[in-house]
Amino acid sequence: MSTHRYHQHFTVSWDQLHRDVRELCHQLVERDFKGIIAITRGGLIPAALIARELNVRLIDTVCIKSYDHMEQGGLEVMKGVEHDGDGWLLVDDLVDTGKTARRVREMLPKAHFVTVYAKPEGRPLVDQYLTEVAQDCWIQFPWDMGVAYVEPLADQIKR
Ligand SMILES: O=P(O)(O)OC[C@H]1O[C@H](OP(=O)(O)OP(=O)(O)O)[C@H](O)[C@@H]1O
Ligand code: HPA
Ligand SMILES: [Mg+2]
Repeated sequence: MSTHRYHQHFTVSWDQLHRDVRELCHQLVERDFKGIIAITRGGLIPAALIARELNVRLIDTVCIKSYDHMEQGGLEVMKGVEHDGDGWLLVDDLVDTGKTARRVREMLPKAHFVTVYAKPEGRPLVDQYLTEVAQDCWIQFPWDMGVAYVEPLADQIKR
């Protein structure tokens, strides 16, 4: 699949991400989880923040790769877990086409699966998410960005 399915950008700052994850935690705090399983790599950061809020110290990973930047490739599972996810909280940063989520669901059918952001195609595959984003929108995460100089408007217009 190629980049032309994305026509908009939704830029998420560290601050915004932190606030969004904390808000998601309000919906999870009453539940008692055995531990958290992060889907690498994107799920690691929300998983760490959720672990802090819910006071969970047992954290495992499912290591999986499907995208090379905006290009979706074959799905490669590099590490799984040895149970069905019963009582565990499964975390990813987002669900897009749902390809990753579908595969992880097969591995961990009993886990409670949450993402911070969800696009319509993938949304039915997760139990909970915080914010819905359009299918043609690329979510730009803070770990993929840096602070850069921006030329003053007046100088841009002169060229
Ligand atoms: O719903 P899908 O279309 O499968 O896309 C969502 C997945 O894609 C991204 O991971 P990616 O494979 O880019 O790896 P990363 O987490 O290491 O960045 C994202 O973190 C999700 O895991
Ligand atoms: O919108 C996205 N943003 C970042 N990574 C992704 N992987 C799949 N979709 C996305
Ligand atoms: Mg990922």
